[in-house]
Amino acid sequence: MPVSLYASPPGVLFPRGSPQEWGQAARQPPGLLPAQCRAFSNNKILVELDTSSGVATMKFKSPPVNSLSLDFLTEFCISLEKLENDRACRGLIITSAVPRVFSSGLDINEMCGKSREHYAEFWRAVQEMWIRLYSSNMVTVAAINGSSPAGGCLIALTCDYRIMVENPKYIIGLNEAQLGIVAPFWFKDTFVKAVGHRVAERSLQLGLLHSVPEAHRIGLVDEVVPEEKLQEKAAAVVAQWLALPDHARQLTKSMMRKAVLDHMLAHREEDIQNFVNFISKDSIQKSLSMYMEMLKKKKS
Ligand SMILES: CC/C=C\CCC/C=C/C(=O)SCCNC(=O)CCNC(=O)[C@H](O)C(C)(C)COP(=O)(O)OP(=O)(O)OC[C@H]1O[C@@H](n2cnc3c(N)ncnc32)[C@H](O)[C@@H]1OP(=O)(O)O
Repeated sequence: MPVSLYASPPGVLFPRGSPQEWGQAARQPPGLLPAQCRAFSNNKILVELDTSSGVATMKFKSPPVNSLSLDFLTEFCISLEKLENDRACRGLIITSAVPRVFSSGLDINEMCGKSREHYAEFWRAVQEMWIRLYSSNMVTVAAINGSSPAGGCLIALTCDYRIMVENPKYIIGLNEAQLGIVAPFWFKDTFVKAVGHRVAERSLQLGLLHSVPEAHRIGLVDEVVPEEKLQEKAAAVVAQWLALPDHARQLTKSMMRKAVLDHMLAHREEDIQNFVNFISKDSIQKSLSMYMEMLKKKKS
């Protein structure tokens, strides 16, 4: 069921290069990795595939906070497509190589002071990322080793399973309302599927960022572990899910996610127009600028 890039309307995403060219320049020289390990890396994401287990680890490496810029999202989708098309890969662990942050969500700079065409291109890339991950045939586990607001939380929610590191400083949630913006229906649907309607309604209206124990209590994350156990736990979970016959697990996943995915695909263009109209409003631009100012002031 994964949606092929090539099936997308021409020119909508990934203007950069053919599949054969992806990541070639940055490929690891032979001999640096164990024989059963393949790696590819671009600027913002590192992927290592262990062909003996069939599990890839994707590490976000876009400091300072792994914000989801257009370039990041493009790399993310290309990496996903490469793995999806690789018969040696059946499972994916997504984690961060940046200390203390999994992902800070959508890059706010992509939503400020740009043209309507840019907003449309950016939003299409956000949609594409979600569609690919939500419809993936792979077992997907988010190994959340840092804070994960808004779009970062969406990536985690879109996976099959979420494991978060216990740390009193880490937060996770869909805090869009705090920025004066609105989580779109497919963010909301993904959230509701994980935590239920009542919890999602309260959390979304208040734009809550949950502590790790709270996130665990409401079902936003499935498990909490100490930092040093995260990798081991994520590998164990993927192995458990991969022990089932692929076709049975994949068809079940597809059945469980079909309604939400179909709804989004049916309203994709309308959703882009809605985003462009909303984000172009002066009042929304002002809210986002004030939020960025607040982030910078917090540091000083
Ligand atoms: C109709 C539909 C309409 C709209 C839908 C839109 C949906 C939007 C979804 C989103 O994802 S919006 C983004 C929401 N994200 C946030 O609110 C997170 C903000 N960031 C933080 O809370 C923190 O940065 C942190 C992730 C907790 C990390 O804290 P830390 O103290 O480690 O870093 P610091 O805050 O100092 O940030 C470093 C640096 O990075 C800049 N930054 C942070 N987040 C973003 C971001 N999302 N986009 C762009 N830039 C970001 C921050 O300003 C600092 O920059 P500086 O060094 O130049 O000051």
